[in-house]
Amino acid sequence: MSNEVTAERHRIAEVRITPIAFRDLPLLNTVGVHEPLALRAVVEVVTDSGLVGLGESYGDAGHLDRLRVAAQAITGIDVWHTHALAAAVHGALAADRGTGGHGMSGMVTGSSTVDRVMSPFEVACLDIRGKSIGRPVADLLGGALRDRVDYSAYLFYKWAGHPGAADDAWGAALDPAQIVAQAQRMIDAYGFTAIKLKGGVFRPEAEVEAVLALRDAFPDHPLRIDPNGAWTAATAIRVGAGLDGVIEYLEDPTTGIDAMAQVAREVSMPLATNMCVVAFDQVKPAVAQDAVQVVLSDHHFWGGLERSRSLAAICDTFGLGLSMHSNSHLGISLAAMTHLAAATPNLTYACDTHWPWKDPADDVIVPGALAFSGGSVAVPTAPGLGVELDRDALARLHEQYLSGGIRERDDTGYMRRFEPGFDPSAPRW
Ligand SMILES: O=C([O-])[C@@H](O)[C@@H](O)[C@H](O)[C@@H](O)C(=O)[O-]
Ligand SMILES: [Mg+2]
Repeated sequence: MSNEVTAERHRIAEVRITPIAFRDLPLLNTVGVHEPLALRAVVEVVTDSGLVGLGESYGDAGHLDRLRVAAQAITGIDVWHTHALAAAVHGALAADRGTGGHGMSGMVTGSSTVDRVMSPFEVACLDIRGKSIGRPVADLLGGALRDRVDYSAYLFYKWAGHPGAADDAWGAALDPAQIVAQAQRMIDAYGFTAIKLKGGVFRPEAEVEAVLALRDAFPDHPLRIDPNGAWTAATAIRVGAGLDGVIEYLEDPTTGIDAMAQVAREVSMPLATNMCVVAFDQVKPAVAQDAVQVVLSDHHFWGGLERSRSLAAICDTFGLGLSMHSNSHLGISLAAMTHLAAATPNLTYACDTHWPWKDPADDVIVPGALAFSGGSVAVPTAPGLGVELDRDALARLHEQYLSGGIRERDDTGYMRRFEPGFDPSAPRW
């Protein structure tokens, strides 16, 4: 009997990229307000063996162009060959000097263009690899260490509804009492056991008041606030003193590694970031200055799931904590985030997710594969990512993209329609 095993190769034969738009609510942040539609791109990688893998990414026009350029370059590559995939994407974008189209809406981002473009293709290849051997993606990342992944209640100040439209079901959240009510509603519906407040919208004192109100209402929930770099170092130090012993970490209170380091020296709680450490070359200077103590990973801009595991190992090496960042997203991303978090030993914080803010009817996956209970999502055990594309939904959300007319996320431009003098320049306070 021969020991020879012949593994079938699965080479990329075709890539489909579909821009979509899904309904979003008027969530406020330091650069403006969310528009009525959020953009994403759904990536389908098809192999010569007939397998299809899924990825999800930003939907801004500049990013879509880059995804299309990279898609041309990756045909013929074996889905098991991540290095070849990376080299092809790198080569395809070698002449690209553009900086826009990252889907972060004016928030500081020095993330790598190649890593952002690479990510959905790598996730799709992992989906195919899992399907080809009948194993979930978490198994390809070292194996799930937990059956369920915890997410946090991601609170936003928000208007009652989009201007000119009826109030939405969540209503206004513009003061501490309304923020507490929003938290209660979200926790009742999803069971979250940690809470994050998106700040940088009102005067810092008002936001501290909201966090203290949350502490009173939810004494056992770990709390965080994230003003996306809206404060000076001096303001951040003052806020840090006011929240001493109240929050588990303070996320991006100020902008840049130097200012974060200055704050870190003066406050008691860890500082977290998804703004000043968003690429591998930013880890060394941040560690050298002890500027951040927690990095929020995000496979969408760290180059995919395997690169995110490298980030996790680096964080472990340097004694940095690890959490997970989110932007507005749909189910393919939630599945990828859940597999990654399940297979990352040192991801000990509840991950961020914008999930509760989207309309449940707006998704591209067949319902049922992912569900929240007790604030967590069960890690899918079906082969690959464990989610299936709903082609009718994809067509509907693509049509919504075509008719919606939005081609770039622009929270500031949308805000200026209602407040023409709005100035998002950081630091705002
Ligand atoms: O959705 C938003 O408005 C958030 O502010 C998002 O753009 C941030 O990237 C993110 O959630 C964060 O943690 O900084
Ligand atoms: Mg953040």
